[in-house]
Amino acid sequence: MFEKSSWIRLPRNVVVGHDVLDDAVEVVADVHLAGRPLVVTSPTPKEVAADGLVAQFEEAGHDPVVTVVEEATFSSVEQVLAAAEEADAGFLVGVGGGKAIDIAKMAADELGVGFVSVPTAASHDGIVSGRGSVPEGDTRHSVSAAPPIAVIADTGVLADAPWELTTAGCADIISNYTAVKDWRLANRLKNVTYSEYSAALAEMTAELLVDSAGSIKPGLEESAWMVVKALVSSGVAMSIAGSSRPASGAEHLFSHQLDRIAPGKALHGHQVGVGTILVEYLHTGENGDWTAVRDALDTLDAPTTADDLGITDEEVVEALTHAHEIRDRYTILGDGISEEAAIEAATRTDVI
Ligand SMILES: NC(=O)C1=CN([C@@H]2O[C@H](COP(=O)(O)OP(=O)(O)OC[C@H]3O[C@@H](n4cnc5c(N)ncnc54)[C@H](O)[C@@H]3O)[C@@H](O)[C@H]2O)C=CC1
Ligand SMILES: O=C(CO)COP(=O)(O)O
Ligand SMILES: [Zn+2]
Repeated sequence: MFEKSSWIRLPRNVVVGHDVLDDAVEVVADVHLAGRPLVVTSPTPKEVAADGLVAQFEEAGHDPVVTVVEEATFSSVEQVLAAAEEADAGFLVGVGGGKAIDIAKMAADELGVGFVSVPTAASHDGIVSGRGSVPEGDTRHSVSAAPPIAVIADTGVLADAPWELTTAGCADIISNYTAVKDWRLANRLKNVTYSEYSAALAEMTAELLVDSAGSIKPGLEESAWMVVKALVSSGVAMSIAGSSRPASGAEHLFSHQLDRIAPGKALHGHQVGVGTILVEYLHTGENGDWTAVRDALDTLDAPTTADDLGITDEEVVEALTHAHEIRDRYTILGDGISEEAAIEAATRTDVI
């Protein structure tokens, strides 16, 4: 008897383009969000976009409130929950990079209220995903949360953001190659639930981005457009899967471990990009596709070495040998690779 069932939760309005931030009140009305907006943001995105958004809501008589978060932690989520309760917020608006958006997304899910995602950087594919990513002690949780009901991605704001944030987003997309390889492996070896549609979408997204790599340049709204479209597509792949599997494999475990070993040194996307070179090598060997991954990252101006990331060779080796400990997610790393194997992979690929 056929007993399968699944829910695919997706955003309703994805509004991307020039000056679309000015349409925020209209977008919110269109998805029938009501009550006081609580704007969740971090210091720079507050100045770049949230202050203007608040003024817009005020003008429209929405009586908005703002809370500023610094880190993607469960205590930040608690801070937002308290602010929402105090303000009796009707819906949440996350304005910023991946951390502010993740916190707002998880808090809105907990409160059972609507959530609007306003990325100020094309730096990560959590913009529309139904996941939150939170470190806690030795581990890192991939938390299920409702995806945003609406996304407002202003290409002017994204193109004006520091260029390295955009190259980080590109690398986060390129990591789909190894994430999907790990997912297929886990399905074959561990019977992990797998969706060919989601995997195909994640891979195609990476492929399209790499094909346009030569035309992705700093300061161009067309480039911000291409990258944010890819980030949306990758987030949709996660929503179809009901997990971050299509966009997060061993290369992400490597990055999450680096966040513990060398905190604050490099952006999430840049770390996963270097992780993708290493993990592609582990999957396909010396003559495998890791050179294509490295060349794509290089074309996009994203880091390809430990030096580029500002970390030491030892930190790379430590992160790679301990990556499998981050969470119970089967990947090419299995139950861990030896220090010799990690040094070999990192040396052969010129990461160290
Ligand atoms: N939930 C999900 O599915 C996913 C979550 N993530 C999470 O997202 C985070 C990484 O996102 P990032 O955006 O790289 O980190 P982030 O949120 O820390 O932002 C990086 C920096 O860019 C600044 N920034 C943002 N917009 C700016 C602008 N317009 N101008 C100047 N500065 C600006 C921020 O203030 C911050 O200092 C990680 O915690 C990662 O785990 C990443 C991918 C997917
Ligand atoms: O960063 C992600 C996808 O790009 C997802 O993060 P997790 O590895 O925490 O699921
Ligand atoms: Zn990522």
